Amino acid sequence: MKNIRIGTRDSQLAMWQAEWVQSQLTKLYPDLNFELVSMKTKGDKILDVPLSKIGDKGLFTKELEQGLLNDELDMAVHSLKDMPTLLPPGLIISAFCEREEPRDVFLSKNGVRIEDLPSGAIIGTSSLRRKSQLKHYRPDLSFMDLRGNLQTRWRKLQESDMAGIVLAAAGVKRLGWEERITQILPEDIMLSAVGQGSIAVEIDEKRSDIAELLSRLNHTPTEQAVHAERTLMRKLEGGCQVPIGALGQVADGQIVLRGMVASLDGLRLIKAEAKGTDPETVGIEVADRLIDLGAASILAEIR
Ligand SMILES: NCc1[nH]cc(CCC(=O)O)c1CC(=O)O
Repeated sequence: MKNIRIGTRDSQLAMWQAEWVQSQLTKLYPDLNFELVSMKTKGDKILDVPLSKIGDKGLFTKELEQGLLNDELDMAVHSLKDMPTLLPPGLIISAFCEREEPRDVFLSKNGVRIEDLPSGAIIGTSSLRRKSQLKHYRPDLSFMDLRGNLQTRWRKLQESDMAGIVLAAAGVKRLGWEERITQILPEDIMLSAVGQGSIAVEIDEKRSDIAELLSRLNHTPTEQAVHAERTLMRKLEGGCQVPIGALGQVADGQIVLRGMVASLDGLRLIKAEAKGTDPETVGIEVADRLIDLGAASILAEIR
């Protein structure tokens, strides 16, 4: 029986996602054997520095990509959100799996909603996107850097005087933590990260055999939405280390894309929106509108 190697990081969320891909492929192709190969990435090893300070592209992906290029892996499963908008030469995303809930959620220690927190309450997050938007919404809150996998972040919340943490709904749901959610943050307050909620499967572009297997895992509306989001991100030259949010929603072949850029202090926050049928055009249109409204100077200050 032919053996196909699926690369993944070894965090609980990454393993859940890779096992999900493995089980989907096993159902579709019962005559093939799908093996999980787990690896640690630089992002898993450096845990005491906010991602925005490490400033490296592909922190969570590079080791797996090396595996693809060295023929140690046949495919690599990632959270799309963790993938740079430009991939290393020779690699492609072969499947964008159907997106889970894309929004962020608030996990509060005592079940207090974000609008009801007292002034000065501490929120745990290292994400510039989350911090900037929350500062804009509640300038009276405080923040504490918080990194590590989801288990670590939940444990730190319990052990500290933080009032709550903000996480992606998708990861929280995949770990079965729904009952820990205090509230889903509406996208008007907290626009999610580019690609959030979608699992991407990356391959060597020469492996048409693997691409054929994966074509059945691709979800076209998700692909269109995230294509528009990633086009916007590329045009603004943002990585996951800048306060940019974007959410594409597809209905009847129309893509509605919303984008957001904010300053680190949350004082300036710009939003723009466009709709259309071509993801690239829509992505560029929203990026251009954001630039017209001052996004370039906000981003230049941050870099
Ligand atoms: N930055 C880490 C990361 N990468 C993807 C997810 C969630 C899963 C997803 O977006 O598909 C998370 C955790 C989080 O931000 O709460």
